[in-house]
Amino acid sequence: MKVVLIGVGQAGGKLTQRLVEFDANMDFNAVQGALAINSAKTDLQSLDLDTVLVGQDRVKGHGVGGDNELGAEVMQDDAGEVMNALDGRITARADALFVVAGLGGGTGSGGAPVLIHELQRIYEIPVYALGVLPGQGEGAMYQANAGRSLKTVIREADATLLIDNDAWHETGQSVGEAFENINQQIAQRVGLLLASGEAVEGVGESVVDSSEVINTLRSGGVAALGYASAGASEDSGENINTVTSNTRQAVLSNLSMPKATDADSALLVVAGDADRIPRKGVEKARRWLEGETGSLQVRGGDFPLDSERLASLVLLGGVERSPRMQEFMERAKEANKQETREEDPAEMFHNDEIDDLF
Ligand SMILES: Nc1nc2c(ncn2[C@@H]2O[C@H](COP(=O)(O)OP(=O)(O)OP(=O)(O)O)[C@@H](O)[C@H]2O)c(=O)[nH]1
Repeated sequence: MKVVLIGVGQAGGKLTQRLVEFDANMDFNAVQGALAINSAKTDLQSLDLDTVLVGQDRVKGHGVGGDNELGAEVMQDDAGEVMNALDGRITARADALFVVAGLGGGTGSGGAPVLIHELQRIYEIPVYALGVLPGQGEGAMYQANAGRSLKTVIREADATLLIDNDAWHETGQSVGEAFENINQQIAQRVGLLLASGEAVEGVGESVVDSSEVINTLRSGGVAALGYASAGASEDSGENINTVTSNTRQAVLSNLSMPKATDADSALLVVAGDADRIPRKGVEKARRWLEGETGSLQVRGGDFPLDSERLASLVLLGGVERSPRMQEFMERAKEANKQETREEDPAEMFHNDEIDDLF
């Protein structure tokens, strides 16, 4: 799938950079263009991407400090400039656009939904969001921001691929190390998904086509991505269990939204040396996926790659009813209440449960 990536905010910019690097290192050529947008000048300077600074007249290049309403406003005010910067980058060869952002901050959280809305008005190709949810340990402001942003992003985007910052958190890591690790994992998984159907050596009937990705995301709402790989034998007949166990692991313990397995649609991509991919294993894994997700729309295909390992990449569409999503929305609602209280201390003086003195 040929895509153009637009990173908004700090996390959005860093992730976009990682995705561009992964695509280039693997020689996939799925990423046709990239742009990073931010209201903080220093965040943009550390990126090796073309950039647009928004909100300069309001925040003087210093960022919006976690205020996602301001993030939305500065994106709206400078939408013309952003669209001009994108003009010519989004060519007829692009199959889809991805707006990448951390949903818990200010610029990405507020700016991404506005940008998606603007892109939808102009471009006919699907506009997807790649959004990062704050981990449980992040403060109430992040949860509340992400809740509001997510609600709007889901409404505006054709589908929203979500990454939970707690998904691949290893104990003992600093926040910076953890982010770097998560970004690397996202780049590999999403990079492989985007490249599915691209850069393929030898096209066969079983090879996955990029339209399968678009069809899997057609159910809209929230999508999640899982991945697992293992060493494989040269004899495909010996790799049946490798494919089924990779697929199980990708969904059960390596999903970008842990436990979000109740899905409307699914796509299983088996990547590796075409001669090592066992047809029987792929069929078995697909059947397992149907049972696990409860979806009758389970697509599948191979991604031939020069590798001694086999990997299962699983894209699940329409997972918003999953307990994990409900858990997050509860957390965001709670944080929203807390935020309202924190924002306006005068509110407690309007409490009917406390009587006035006279
Ligand atoms: N996975 C990942 N998450 C990140 C990274 N940097 C920040 N985040 C998350 O993104 C959210 C904060 O968003 P940022 O992108 O830093 O903020 P911003 O959009 O630049 O907004 P302002 O700084 O308020 O202008 C938090 O929930 C962080 O946990 C990163 O490199 N990787």
